[in-house]
Amino acid sequence: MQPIIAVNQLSKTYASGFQALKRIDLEIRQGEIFALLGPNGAGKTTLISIICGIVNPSEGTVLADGHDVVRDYRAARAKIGLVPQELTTDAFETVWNTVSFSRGLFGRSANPAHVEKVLKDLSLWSKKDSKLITLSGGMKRRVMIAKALSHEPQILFLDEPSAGVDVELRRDMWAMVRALRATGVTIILTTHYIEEAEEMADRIGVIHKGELILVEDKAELMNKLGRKQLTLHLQDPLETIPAALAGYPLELSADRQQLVYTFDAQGEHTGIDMLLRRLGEAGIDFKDLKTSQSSLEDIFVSLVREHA
Ligand SMILES: Nc1ncnc2c1ncn2[C@@H]1O[C@H](COP(=O)(O)OP(=O)(O)OP(=O)(O)O)[C@@H](O)[C@H]1O
Repeated sequence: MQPIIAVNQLSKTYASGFQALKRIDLEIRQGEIFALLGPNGAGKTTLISIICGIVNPSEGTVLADGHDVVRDYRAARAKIGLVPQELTTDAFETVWNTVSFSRGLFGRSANPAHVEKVLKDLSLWSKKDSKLITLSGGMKRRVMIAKALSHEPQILFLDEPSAGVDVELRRDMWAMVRALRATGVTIILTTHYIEEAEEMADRIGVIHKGELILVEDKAELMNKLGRKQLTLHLQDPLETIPAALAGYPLELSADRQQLVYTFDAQGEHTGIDMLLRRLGEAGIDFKDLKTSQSSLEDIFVSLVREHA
């Protein structure tokens, strides 16, 4: 199947001479939730601004549903809804007019039933006649999402959707994202919040200093790079790790009550059986044990460190 977005050898150098993107290649599949992760200044907003036709690329091309975002701007843009980081709305307009007008900007004929559905889905219906200036920050944010959905886009970009958002809005937003995906809409979000990518995304791209250093299925990424830990709660505290266990990747917790053993989640031999035998030989008893898997956060931190 043709990718819904195809980014080919995309570079961006700003007028200041700063190179924000370096030869990015990326294909987004229709109907997936793709999370673009990266530290501050990595180039996330630049990349999505180019795809949305707001910033011009220096080199390379982007196709959105087959339309070149520069040469065929209108057709490409009509496919895309963008929820930007910053609120850009006319403060004195009503919610209803803002969202309806936005639909018209994309050349779509009026469709009050669609606007009504969007406003209801975002719990904005009771505010439809309110002027934006009278709304809370969270409500304004909901309006931004409603605007982005007004023209029934096939691709939805959410730039840092959780920044400054309360729990309720975040929950509504993710429910909405899942419902949209179920109708075939492709969703691309940028985030610093790794838990968000971990919870929501099908695939993850990591961008660092303008380079896309990794694109991977979330589950595969966590499997491949994930490490597991076995934590043993000791019967009696240990002063130090005995010499007989020196060769093992073991750490003693600060309270000396726990031994933590780190092993490769994909490895054929975890080494746990041998470790437990050695512990027995050394006379170390434990009362409980548990295993845990490293989070996406651990993986991300080590990836970015590798490319520092
Ligand atoms: N108009 C501009 N002129 C010059 N440099 C810019 C411009 N816009 C962005 N940059 C620089 O490009 C780099 C990438 O910025 P960008 O906003 O794409 O990063 P980001 O990953 O979205 O960061 P954040 O997470 O902080 O939003 C930054 O170093 C930024 O200072």
